[in-house]
Amino acid sequence: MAEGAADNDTWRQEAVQMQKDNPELTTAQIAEKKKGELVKPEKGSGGYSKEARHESPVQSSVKDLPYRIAPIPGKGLGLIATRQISRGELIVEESPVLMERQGFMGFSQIQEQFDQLEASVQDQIMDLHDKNAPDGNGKTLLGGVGSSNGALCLVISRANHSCINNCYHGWVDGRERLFCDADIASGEEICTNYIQWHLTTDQRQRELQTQFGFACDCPACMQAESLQKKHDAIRLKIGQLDQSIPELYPMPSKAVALVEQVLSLYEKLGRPIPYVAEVRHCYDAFQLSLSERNIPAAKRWIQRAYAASLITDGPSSPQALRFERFVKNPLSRLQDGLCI
Ligand SMILES: C[S@@+](CC[C@H](N)C(=O)[O-])C[C@H]1O[C@@H](n2cnc3c(N)ncnc32)[C@H](O)[C@@H]1O
Repeated sequence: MAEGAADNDTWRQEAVQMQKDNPELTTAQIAEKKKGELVKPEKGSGGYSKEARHESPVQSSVKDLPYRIAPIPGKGLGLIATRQISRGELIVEESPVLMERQGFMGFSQIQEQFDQLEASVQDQIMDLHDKNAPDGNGKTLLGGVGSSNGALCLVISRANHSCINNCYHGWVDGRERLFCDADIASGEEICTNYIQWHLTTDQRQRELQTQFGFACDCPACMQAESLQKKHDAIRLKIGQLDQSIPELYPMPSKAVALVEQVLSLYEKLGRPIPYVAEVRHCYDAFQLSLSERNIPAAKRWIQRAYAASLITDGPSSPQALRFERFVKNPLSRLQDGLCI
């Protein structure tokens, strides 16, 4: 083995050990700690390099990160807020390290992409939770990735689930965004939602156990039985109304009334309306109002959908830009051909 490669290997083993001993540290923090110890990698050796560390797909500047990765009792690792995070803030946006290409990501394709990654990134992928190996023994690449579909982001993959989530995630233009959906206090866990909103406690427990292999003990699942029943009924009602809205498209005013009802029901669950729900429902109401030529109402709805889309998708996203056009001129939606 060439001398440089051996040095790299030692550095790599030390870095991996440091990550194991300090699971709360991000890769970038480890790189920071080991600054100065880095050696140049052999070309194609897949070893660590200072440059590669700082070009890691994980956000590299640790100072201002609003989260840190840390062990969470009973959940493996998770994301903890390093400061107060306000509703609407973008927590992290990242590119996937592995992703589906041309609609099919078979195992051999994942392995091929994996083999081309920096060793540090490979380590982070293999460090991810594998639901088939909960104690960490016998992990496989596919188990860490979770499925042979979709894409894998290193930070957002660490977000655990809560049925009363304070953040949410989504794909925009090949990158994944994690945004704050309800104010998060410093030190609080940042949790997203893996499943549908419209399920009762029992249904959610079954789904999380079957799909993800854990029993959820989030505040929504642990609340007193009377409140749980009340909230289960609200969630079911949200689901029913959601389904009924399209059935009422021929009667736009009635459909808009249902949109208003759904939005107010979300607030009865003790948290603000999820931004994604706001985008979808307000855009529906915009189109319904437009179909009745109720322009003042259409303007109000599209302004609301636009404001929420700035959070879910970001200001330069195709969706936000399209909504911005409708805010300026609601009737331009008719020129596109209104179809509800
Ligand atoms: C996408 S990973 C989240 C990060 C993971 N905790 C880790 O250490 O890499 C999903 C896995 O995390 C665990 N998990 C997520 N939310 C949880 C929760 N609320 N309670 C217990 N385990 C949870 C489950 O094992 C689940 O299959």
